[in-house]
Amino acid sequence: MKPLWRLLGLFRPYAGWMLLGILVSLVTLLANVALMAMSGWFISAMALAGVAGVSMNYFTPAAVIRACAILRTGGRYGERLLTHEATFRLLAQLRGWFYTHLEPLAPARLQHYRGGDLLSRIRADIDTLDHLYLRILLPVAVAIPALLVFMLFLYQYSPRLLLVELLFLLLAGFVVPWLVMVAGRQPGQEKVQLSAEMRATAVDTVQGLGELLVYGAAERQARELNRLSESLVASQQRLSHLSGFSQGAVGLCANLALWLMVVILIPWVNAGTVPPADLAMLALFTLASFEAVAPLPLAFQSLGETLAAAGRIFAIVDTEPAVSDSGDPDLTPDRFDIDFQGVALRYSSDAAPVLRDIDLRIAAGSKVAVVGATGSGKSSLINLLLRFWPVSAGTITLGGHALEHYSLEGLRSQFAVVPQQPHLFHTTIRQNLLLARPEATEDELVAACRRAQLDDFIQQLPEGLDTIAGETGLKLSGGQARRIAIARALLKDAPVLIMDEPTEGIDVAAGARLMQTLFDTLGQRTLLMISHSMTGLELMDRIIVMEEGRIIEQGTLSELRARGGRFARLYASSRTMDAALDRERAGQVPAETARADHS
Ligand SMILES: Nc1ncnc2c1ncn2[C@@H]1O[C@H](COP(=O)(O)OP(=O)(O)OP(=O)(O)O)[C@@H](O)[C@H]1O
Repeated sequence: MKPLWRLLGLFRPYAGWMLLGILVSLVTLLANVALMAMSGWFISAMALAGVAGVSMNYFTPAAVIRACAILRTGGRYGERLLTHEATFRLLAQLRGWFYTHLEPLAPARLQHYRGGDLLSRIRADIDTLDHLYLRILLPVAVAIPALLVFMLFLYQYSPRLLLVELLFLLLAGFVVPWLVMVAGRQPGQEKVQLSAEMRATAVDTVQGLGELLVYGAAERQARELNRLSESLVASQQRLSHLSGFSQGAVGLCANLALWLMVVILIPWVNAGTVPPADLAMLALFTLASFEAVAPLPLAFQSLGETLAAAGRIFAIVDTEPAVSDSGDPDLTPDRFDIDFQGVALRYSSDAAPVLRDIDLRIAAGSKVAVVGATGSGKSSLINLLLRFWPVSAGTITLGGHALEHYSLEGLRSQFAVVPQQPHLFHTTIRQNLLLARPEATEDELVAACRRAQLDDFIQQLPEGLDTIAGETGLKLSGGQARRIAIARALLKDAPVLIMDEPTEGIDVAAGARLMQTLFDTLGQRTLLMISHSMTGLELMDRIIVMEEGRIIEQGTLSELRARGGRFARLYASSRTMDAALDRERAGQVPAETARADHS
């Protein structure tokens, strides 16, 4: 129940709208019950007056009936308007609130979640939370005062009538909902879990469709989706059965109450203690009064689902970000030298360190490459520099200040990054570029594309920069997508440019040309380049060689080659491979031969 109280706390800013919605719903309900009761009384009284041949004032009851009908119609409209206004405002606030908690968790704390699962939490779980007001709070808050009014009214006639009505209203409004809640808790939670799992698997399936088809695993994946879908349908069926049972039970209670009332009232009418027209009035009143409790079984049934969704949302919201954002937002570096001192990194406390004893100084304006085998820890250096992860030991400074002294936004604004797997959004190439600097002019866009050697490609496109890149850049080749990411980073014009494998997916000759153009235009900006390939290393001021999380060598290209160490061997073999691949591309040697030569 704790999530329930926390949710109510979030609803507080909309308490006014919500209370107004409850008030109008209550008035509408009372108007409807009064309308039914008055109509019963009026029709019977008119019929009896006709039979007895006496005249009666029908203006006043007709006016009251009309007033109740107008109140009911207007009330229903107002009720929908107010309750939905409250819900939509609430949903909008909940999404924003959830996003502000989600954002600082990226990427360190979110890497264990599947993309589809997060999507589910943002969309479906938040939507489910609106049930709390519309399906749960509202009906309960309306039912309680309505029952009090009904009891007061019946008390005028007889405590016995009151007891009968109360008994059946409590049965329909509390016992049936309680049973439904107990029986619905498990399928409700299962429904939330399975829907999330189903969405995550569906997203995975669509994204990996190519691989699934190539490896003949599409059918297996389809079976998995079917299995999830069947389990989901089974839990939905159980919930539907419960909902059917509860509706039937409420109807039964209403009819039993009506029947008992009539059984009690007939002798009283015969004895003349109750006027005959009141019999019809009380009968219709009894039936109509069950409208107050009819939504309660669904309310209680939704509680399990709502609490499960709230639990999933709070699980994210309560996660501590991996790095704190407690730095000074006004602190900006006046120089851009970067210093790693005794830095170590473990991705989790029980994992082995992936970086150890890193002492590295990158002078402002220098061009530094980090090379090393796969998994040697190159990209992890960037994760630390951007404060995606906290250091496990040591310190990193920028311009003489520890990174933690900057606000995250202030720190990250000093870097332009081409990540290892750049993400392109499903929008135009222009919008993908403008992400880095929304106010960039057309000339600046064109210049950035030229520097990333993207201009020829863009000119060939009928729609130029306004071509849609496709989801995650799917309509582009790997090399084109990477060049867009490079152009985007160049557009940002930050003092430090970080490029993780900038020439990946680009052939050796074009990669060398790209690196040369980049160098010619970088000016005083610092460049930190991570690379497997040896392309462009001759342009660098310093090369850092990493192995198993440590820096094992550093120097200029000629120094390292002359030293004859690990780098020199790597460099020699890579040059042979590059030459073979270039011959392969030029069609001089079959691909297999080129690779066999190399191995
Ligand atoms: N987010 C992460 N969570 C846990 N472990 C990670 C994470 N990222 C990297 N690692 C681990 O840290 C080690 C170093 O990875 P890193 O990506 O820094 O290497 P790299 O030298 O950049 O490799 P590559 O050249 O293949 O990109 C690897 O063993 C990797 O499995």
